[in-house]
Amino acid sequence: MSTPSSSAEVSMETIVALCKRRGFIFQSSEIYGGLNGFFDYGPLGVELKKNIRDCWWNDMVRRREDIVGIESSIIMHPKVWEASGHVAGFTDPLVDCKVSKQRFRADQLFFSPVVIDGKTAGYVSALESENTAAELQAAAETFKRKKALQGALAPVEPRDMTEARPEEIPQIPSPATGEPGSLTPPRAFNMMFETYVGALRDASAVAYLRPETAQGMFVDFKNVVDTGRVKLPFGIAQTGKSFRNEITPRNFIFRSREFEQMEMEYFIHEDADWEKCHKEWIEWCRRWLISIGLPESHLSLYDHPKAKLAFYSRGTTDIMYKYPFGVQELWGIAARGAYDLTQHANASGKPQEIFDEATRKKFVPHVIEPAVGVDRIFLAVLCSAYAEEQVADEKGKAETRTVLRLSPRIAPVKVAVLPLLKNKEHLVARAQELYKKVKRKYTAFYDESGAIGRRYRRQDEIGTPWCVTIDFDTIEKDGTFTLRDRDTMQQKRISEPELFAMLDEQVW
Ligand SMILES: Nc1ncnc2c1ncn2[C@@H]1O[C@H](COP(=O)(O)OP(=O)(O)OP(=O)(O)O)[C@@H](O)[C@H]1O
Repeated sequence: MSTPSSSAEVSMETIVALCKRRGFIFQSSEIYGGLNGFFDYGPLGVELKKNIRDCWWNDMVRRREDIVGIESSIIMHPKVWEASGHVAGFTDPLVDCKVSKQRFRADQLFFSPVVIDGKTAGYVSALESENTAAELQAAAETFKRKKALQGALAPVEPRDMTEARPEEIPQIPSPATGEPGSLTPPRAFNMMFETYVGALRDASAVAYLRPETAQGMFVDFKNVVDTGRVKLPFGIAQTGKSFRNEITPRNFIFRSREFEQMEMEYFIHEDADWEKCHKEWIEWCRRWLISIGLPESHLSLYDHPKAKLAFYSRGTTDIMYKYPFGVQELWGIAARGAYDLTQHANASGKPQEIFDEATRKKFVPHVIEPAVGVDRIFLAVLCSAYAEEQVADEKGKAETRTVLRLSPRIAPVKVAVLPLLKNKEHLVARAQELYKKVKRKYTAFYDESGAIGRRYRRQDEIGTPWCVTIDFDTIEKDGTFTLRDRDTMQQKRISEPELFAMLDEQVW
């Protein structure tokens, strides 16, 4: 009776419209025209986001013996960012289009020569997407047709702009205008936001909004070791805002300039089997994403090629998610050796070592770092949960229902409590009583307006897993209510203790 649409079919327009309509996400400063790369989370969005963060914190920190949490400051000593390499190297390659004044990231701007009968007839370009090669091929064919060129077109081999030779740059068309000649060579653009601390506005007062939360864990490493009774292997975790002046914020909250991270540094012995530990963390992260409802079929792994890794990095694997705009990085799991602690030890002059009782030696631990963005999980969760189904209404008439199949673990509202009729005092009183009781522990919503079917639909659209209806049988018979399941739309009678037992089991 229902035909769910798969998440791959959901467009970003649909998700953005739902977010605005139901109060998940708004544009930041919307009444002033918005600010590119910044977003506000509305009443439902803030609950969903908090639930994602809380699930991560509970599973990553509270339910484990070997991981502790911290909350470091957003603005840290500028030397932190010098030692970490961010001041010198936290850059993206920036390309300007002098005509349109648009800016692009060179590593996301692909180009290819159009080769006809072995000769270069011109160039085509495309912005990063899953189908770059296909897009360039189509552009090459259009180019040939427009210029009425004869001959066989050689297959395109996309390269990104960071690989362009200087003589090729003037020939690459700008994606903004379609014409060559306006793109500048790529230059390094530092993504950190600068500010000033204190009343002076000179170089000595410059500070940065953190571009990642990870450095907080490294800088506090010794404090935690000296006070926390931790023993290797152990982790330090934190969640919090990070800021990056992204050149091209896009794809809604996927790439924004202010976002939230959940990061954990897992410290291991210098002689430990880091590859095994790295693999275990990749699997832990993958399993965790599935536990909050992401479909396994949409997750994949990408191992960064050795040649592209930073010199200190031993290996990085990204968990990729199939978003409507392509397969993109969701969670990066990096094996960083002893690099970060060593950098801070050298820059601060304070050793960042641990004493090994077995060998009676001091050493700098190595680290495995799973780093993920809450907003990227939020978007993946919405895209995978969204479905439109053809169903029959109460009178048997076909209608479309929009449903968010969110896991009960993260759904913003767990239960909606509905009196069957709003003008029956005893129904309303019992519904209010139950609502207040549920609300002590779980997010609940009380709704008495409109036909019961309409009320169910409103809850379906925001992902509420269960609706409880108080009807005449509740009052006149055994006190049970109707429990309606969001996904199956099946209804059954349930008692109050059974309701709470079910919630305890499913919301963890
Ligand atoms: N601009 C952003 N907006 C939202 N989330 C982000 C952004 N940049 C990074 N993240 C999240 O933080 C995680 C860890 O950050 P990391 O520095 O490894 O990202 P990254 O490799 O620079 O990401 P990308 O290559 O997509 O820019 C990412 O996997 C992602 O989930």
